[in-house]
Amino acid sequence: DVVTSSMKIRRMVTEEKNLLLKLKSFIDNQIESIKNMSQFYADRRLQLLLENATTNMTDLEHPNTIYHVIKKFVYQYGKALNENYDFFLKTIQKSTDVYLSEQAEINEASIALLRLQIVYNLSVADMVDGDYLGYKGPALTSVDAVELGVFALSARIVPARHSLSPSTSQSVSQHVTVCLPARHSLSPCTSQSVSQHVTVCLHARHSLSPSTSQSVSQHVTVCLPARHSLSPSTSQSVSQHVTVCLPARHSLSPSTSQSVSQHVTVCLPARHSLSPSTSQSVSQHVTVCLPARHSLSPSTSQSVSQHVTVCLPARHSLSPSTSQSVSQHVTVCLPARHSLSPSTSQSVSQHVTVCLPARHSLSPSTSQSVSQHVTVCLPARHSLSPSTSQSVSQHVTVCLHARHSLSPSTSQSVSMHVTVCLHARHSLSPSTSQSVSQHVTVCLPARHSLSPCTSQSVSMHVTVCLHARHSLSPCTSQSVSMHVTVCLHARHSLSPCTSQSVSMHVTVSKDYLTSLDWLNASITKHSDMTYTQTLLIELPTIAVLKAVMGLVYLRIGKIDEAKHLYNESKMLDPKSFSLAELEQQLLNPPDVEPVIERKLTVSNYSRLCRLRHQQFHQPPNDVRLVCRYRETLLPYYRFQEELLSISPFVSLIYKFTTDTESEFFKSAVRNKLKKVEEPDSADDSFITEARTGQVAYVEENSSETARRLVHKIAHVTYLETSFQNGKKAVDSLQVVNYGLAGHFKVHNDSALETLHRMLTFLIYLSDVKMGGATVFPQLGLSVTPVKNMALMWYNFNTSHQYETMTSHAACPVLRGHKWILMKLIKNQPNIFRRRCGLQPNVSQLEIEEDMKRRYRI
Ligand SMILES: O=C(O)CCC(=O)C(=O)O
Ligand SMILES: [Fe+2]
Repeated sequence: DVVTSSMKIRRMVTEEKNLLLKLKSFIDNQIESIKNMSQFYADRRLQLLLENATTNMTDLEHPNTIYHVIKKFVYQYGKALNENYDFFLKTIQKSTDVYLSEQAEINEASIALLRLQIVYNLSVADMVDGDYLGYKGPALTSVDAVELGVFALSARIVPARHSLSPSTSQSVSQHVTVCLPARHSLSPCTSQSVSQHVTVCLHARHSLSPSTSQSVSQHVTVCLPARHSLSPSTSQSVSQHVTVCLPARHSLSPSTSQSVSQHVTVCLPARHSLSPSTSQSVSQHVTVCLPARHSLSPSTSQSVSQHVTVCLPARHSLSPSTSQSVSQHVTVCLPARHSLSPSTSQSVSQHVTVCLPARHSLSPSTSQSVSQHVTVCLPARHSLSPSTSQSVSQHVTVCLHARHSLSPSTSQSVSMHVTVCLHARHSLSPSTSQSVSQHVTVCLPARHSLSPCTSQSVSMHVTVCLHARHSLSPCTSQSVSMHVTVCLHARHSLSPCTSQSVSMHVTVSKDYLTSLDWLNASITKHSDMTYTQTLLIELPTIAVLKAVMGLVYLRIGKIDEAKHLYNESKMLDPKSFSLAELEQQLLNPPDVEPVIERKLTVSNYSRLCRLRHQQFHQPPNDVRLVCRYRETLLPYYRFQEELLSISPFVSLIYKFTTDTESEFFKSAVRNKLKKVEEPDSADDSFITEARTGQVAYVEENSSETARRLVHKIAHVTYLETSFQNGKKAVDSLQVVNYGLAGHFKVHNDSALETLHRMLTFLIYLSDVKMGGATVFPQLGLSVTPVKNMALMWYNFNTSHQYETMTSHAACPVLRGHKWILMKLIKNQPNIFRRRCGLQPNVSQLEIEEDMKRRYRI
């Protein structure tokens, strides 16, 4: 027995020794592999590694796979990764055709997945199952879902917000793009966040009743220009804005149209010594806007036209033809008036006599005609009661002074006026009146330098006021009020902290609903976890998940749900950390934040990104949209061109480059690519979200291929492509590489008029396996990248005005990667080469022949 036992023990020891030896050699092997990463990857160990981590791994292009790879490396091979980072990136890139950005860590990978979810409108369930629009890949685990849920809670992702109609988008973006930056030289990032904000805000307007639209548009027309001594160019853009915006709205009632247009005609030019051409476009606007009017009585016509004829030209040396069209307009416009009461006439005329001359040192005769004008016009519009008239006159007297520095008593009388006046016009409830008056008291002084608390009360006012008048939803009210806060600040060079709160509001909308979706998915998946997966990360218990969901519910004001989850969580594990936090927050609930109902509102941008092939969101109905040959100076060069939009001009040219040329540009920059820095907010620590990709520049004179390409672009655009500033050519060729979820959100290439990029010429250097379209939300246009194809569009119209309709975006890459090459062609050497037409809005097609001819000379 002893012998047998000792034999048994010996055998076991030997076995154990063998096992230990095996284990040692395995460990040695691993150490060797990690020491020599090239060996490690060369024998496809990476693939094995991945296959162990997930099931049903098809390839490394699937977003879920990449997410797993990154997690794996960050959690398990962090050290090895640090030492061999470059090699890791190159291997992934080479063997899988997938490019990961250098900072590709879990946060970025999470942002990438959430961005894909948002833009492509994917459901959490589909993503967890690995189904990306029919493209199947590995499933996500419960842990992945928790991570994404928690990440969504603090996501810095711009959600696809609302679906504005094209005309609304146009006026919104025109207004914001042109007006705000123009006024105060906002930094690009501020402009961007403001414009984002406004896009959200005005959406609210879109479903407004006609009367609301009226008052909003009236506000914009009247208020914005009035505030500061605008520079001539700003005035011009404001008036342009008005020309475009107002007609785009709803059918304004005649009286609203009248007052708005009257204001614009008389006020704007008067205040700022507009250039003749601006005056002309203002008057044109009015001529176009106010068609459906009645006939004036002869005496009204006469005095009105006298006024305009005398008044405007006197002040601004309008050209005779402008004077004529303005006076014609007024002759037509102001027919349906009533007779003024004597007292109204008097107070109105008093005002004008005093105010206007004071501002602009009018000549006596001008003053007289202005006062005549006002005598006729103003009272007629509102059949004011005597007391209202009085306050109106008071108001005006005071108001104009007020623009510069109001004394407290002035503010008070102004606010009295507004209280009475608005009340009279809109039968406001007492509380609304009160807030209106509060508003004015605050608002006017505010124009110069608002303290934070003033901003706050202004925004409060607007919230209350608009809400009261038009039963706005809470979240609309909130965005409107935020808008005001932002706008007013924006005019005065935002402080970093304001910028930050603006951008937080706009871009850091914490995505509570998405977060709840992911947390729910995690609970559903929880039981599927394998033992190895639970080893990778400490798995939160269901008790913790429920407590976290409770915290999210509290943030969106759903206290009952939060309590319910608290009870459930407590039953499962009364000691969890998140539970204690939830308990505390239930006693002292946090501020409720707005919920973005993404599923109900898919933006045009999102819709266009989801289109599988190059196409229009709405079918085009312009018969001029054809395929044609585009000829160049060189007889043997003839390109197939497809016109996508006539005004603004957008077209495609197939096979613009050869495969060899495209490959040349990619390899020319491979070691020079740098992550683009286009921060979303003033806080530099934020990860850039506006544009994610890598960029490098190729000098035109650096190679024969580059020189030839730039020449070819000149020949098909009939434009000068090499703008020399001194000896240096401005704007070299730009090569951009986008990896998974790489994108560029909606923007204009001449985001500021000062950038002067007349035309964008973009060449696709690669196909994209899935996603990555270039889309024009306002034109309803989606272009699927095709290798060697060029896409071009103008950023200025044929009147050399800044074109906002060609705002565009690069949709996130869903699979594979995307390479483009861009040449931005400047206005400066082309301002005379691209002639303007005889009509203000001639199309590019109409001036094209002339451009071609001139280029040959
Ligand atoms: O990548 C694209 O499709 C568009 C890029 C773009 O608009 C830009 O870089 O300005
Ligand atoms: Fe662009």
